[in-house]
Parts: sequence; C-alpha cells; structure tokens
Amino acid sequence: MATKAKIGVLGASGYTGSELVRMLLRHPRAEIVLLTAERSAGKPMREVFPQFSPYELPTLVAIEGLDWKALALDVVFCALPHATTQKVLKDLLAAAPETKVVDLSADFRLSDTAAYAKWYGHEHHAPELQKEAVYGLVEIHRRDIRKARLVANPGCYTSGAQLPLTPLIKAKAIDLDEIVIDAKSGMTGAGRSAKEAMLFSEVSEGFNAYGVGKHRHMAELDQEFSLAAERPVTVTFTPHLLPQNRGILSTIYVRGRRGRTAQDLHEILSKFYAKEPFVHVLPFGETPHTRHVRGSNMTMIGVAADRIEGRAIIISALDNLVKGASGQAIQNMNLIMGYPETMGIDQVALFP
Ligand SMILES: NC(=O)C1=CN([C@@H]2O[C@H](COP(=O)(O)OP(=O)(O)OC[C@H]3O[C@@H](n4cnc5c(N)ncnc54)[C@H](OP(=O)(O)O)[C@@H]3O)[C@@H](O)[C@H]2O)C=CC1
Ligand SMILES: CC(=O)N[C@@H](CCC(=O)OP(=O)(O)O)C(=O)O
Repeated sequence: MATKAKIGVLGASGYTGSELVRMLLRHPRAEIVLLTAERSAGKPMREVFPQFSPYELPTLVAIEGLDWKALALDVVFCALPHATTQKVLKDLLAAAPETKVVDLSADFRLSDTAAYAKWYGHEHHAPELQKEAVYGLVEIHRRDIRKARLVANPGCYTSGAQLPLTPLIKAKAIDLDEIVIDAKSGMTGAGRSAKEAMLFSEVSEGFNAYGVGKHRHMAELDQEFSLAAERPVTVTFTPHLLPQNRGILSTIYVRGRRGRTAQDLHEILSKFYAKEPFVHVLPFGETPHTRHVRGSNMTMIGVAADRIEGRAIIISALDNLVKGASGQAIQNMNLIMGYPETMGIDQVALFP
C-alpha cells in the first residue's frame, strides 16, 4: 500500500483550514497528524466544526511549544493570518528543513522586499525564505513548484484574474495599459474571526466596493503580470463584497492587440487550458456563475465580445475557499509530493 504523507494544518479552526481538512480527509495519500488553533486551542475539532464529528481527527493545539523536528511532518499547510506566518515558518523550517510547506497567507507571495514593506507596512521577518518561496499558481508555474520546499499559494482574487489574463499577456495578445479587473468576493474571503463589517445585518441586502485604488492584491497582480509581460505592468483592480458565502466573480475588460478580436482571445485561452483539469473555458459568448464552481477546484472562464470594436469582456468564476485557497494548496502539495495532480480535489461543484 502506498505510504501516506504526515500532514499538519496550521489555523485549522479557520475557514481555509477547515476546508483543507474537509478535502484532506478524502485524500488517499494524506494522514492528518496535527491541527492548530489560537482561540480554539485545546478543543476537539468536532466542537469547533460539528461537520467533522464522524471523523477521527487530532485535537486542536496551540503552535507555541511544538517540536517541529520531533513531529517530522512531510507537509505543512499554513492557513494563518498575514504576518503571523513569517515567524512560525521561519522556526519550523529551521528545526525541520525537510518539511514541505504550502502557505496560504500573503506573506511569501511578493518576492521583492521593498514591495512587501510598502504594501504590508513592515519589514519582512524572514527575507531569506521570501526569496526561496515559489509562487504557487499551478497552471502558470507548475515546473518550479515541483521542486519547491516553500510554496506561496496565490490570493483568491489574484487567481481569478491571473488565470484568464496571464496566457493572454504571455501571448502578447492584449493591450497592457488597458486592463480593468472588477472582482466580487463572497464573505468567507474575509476569514472567520468576528468583524463588525461582516455582520449579516451589515452585509445582507447591500453591495459595496472596498480597498478602492489600494487593495494589496494589486501588488501581487503587478508582480505576476510584469513577469509574464517581461516589462512593468499595472492594472486597475477593484474588489467588492458579495452578500453570499463562497465565490469570486471577476469581470475583466481588455483590448486585443494588433487587431485581435474577442474570438481570437477565446481561442488562445481555449488552447492554453485544453488539457488543464481545473480550468474550463466555456464556448464563446457563454459566461460562468459563482454557483457553477461552488465547492469545486474548478475555475470557469467565459469570453464575449464588447460592442466597442477590439474590446473583449472576460468573466472568471472560482470558489475562493477551493481554487482560491485550499484546493489550490492541495494541488500544490500533489505536485511537490509527486502525486497525481487531481488527487483528492476533483470534486464536482455543489449545485444549487
Ligand atoms: N478566506 C479566503 O477565502 C482566503 C484566505 N486566504 C488567506 O489564508 C489565511 C487564512 O485565512 P482564513 O482561513 O480565511 O482565516 P480565518 O480567520 O478563518 O482563520 C485563521 C486561523 O488562524 C488562527 N490564528 C489566528 N491568529 C493566530 C495567531 N496569532 N497564532 C496562531 N494562530 C492564529 C485562527 O485560530 P482561532 O480561530 O482558534 O483563533 C484560525 O485557525 C489568511 O492569511 C488569508 O489571507 C487566502 C486565500 C483565500
Ligand atoms: C472578502 C475579503 O475580505 N477578501 C479578502 C481577500 C482574501 C484573500 O485571498 O486574500 P489574502 O490571502 O491575500 O488575504 C480581502 O479583501 O482582504
């Protein structure tokens, strides 16, 4: 029988942590041996999440005092808040350098120390690991991820924008100065900790933009698009808060370069993703809903023509907790560990 990887999930009492547990419980090569929490440390997982009552899981423990060397974990998923992660992973990898880490926070996504300090307001606490980390958008960086020890899982909004745009940028098919990304996220994107702005009465029956002109995901988009274009790229990106639990819908406006039509862009994307298990390009003119990807690791992309000649409207939909976070993280683990890429994450969307 194939051996199982010994796995730790840090931040298992949060939304992305519990989503990792949900999927890892059905992963044939995963054995969950460590679950951590902060406020919920000491509680059994079923007390925090009754949906896990039927399953055997370790009790949630605090991170402080863990002996990483003795634990000898094969893989750690780190689902902690920004900035908390840096010190934890520095200690972990110093004590257990063989452990592979997939970090879901933004701490290791920016490779430039100055850009990190500018967008996050403080110096990075583990700059040597920041240099080592590989950016984990699988469909774009698959080859590098296979060799990585530390993977920086991409942001949920940025995944929804990069999957349709990066192949077009690489193909030099769109005007780089006219990219507009209008994105809407479900509320689980904001995490599980209590916040006044996330109360039902503050969010339901309403809809708003936030972080306008300054959301930190712009830095991640600029970095990755500039890499793909081999020249600096800045884009317009505006996030919105949707009064629903899961899902990100991104409506993206682009102009084709050198006479390329919306149909040409559709053809480029269809070819690029023809063999990808987790990106599906719809027939030209059809566009996805967030409910078509809910609970699945799929990103759906639709391309349609604008009335204005030369412009196209691209719409992507993904589940922020799956392809936008935990599903993508397991896809990364599968690559690092040499498992089939779809193992444990090939769920079909839950509908309605
Ligand atoms: N939600 C999403 O859609 C996405 C989130 N991400 C990123 O993933 C990470 C986790 O997000 P999410 O699951 O939503 O967050 P949650 O707020 O739901 O969960 C955070 C987890 O971290 C624990 N925690 C909080 N503070 C500390 C601390 N100081 N020391 C140790 N553990 C701590 C919490 O424990 P306890 O509750 O017991 O206090 C909880 O288990 C974040 O960095 C986020 O930006 C990335 C992509 C998408
Ligand atoms: C709805 C909502 O609040 N979303 C989060 C994004 C979550 C995410 O993927 O981004 P990070 O991993 O970079 O935190 C936000 O806008 O901050």
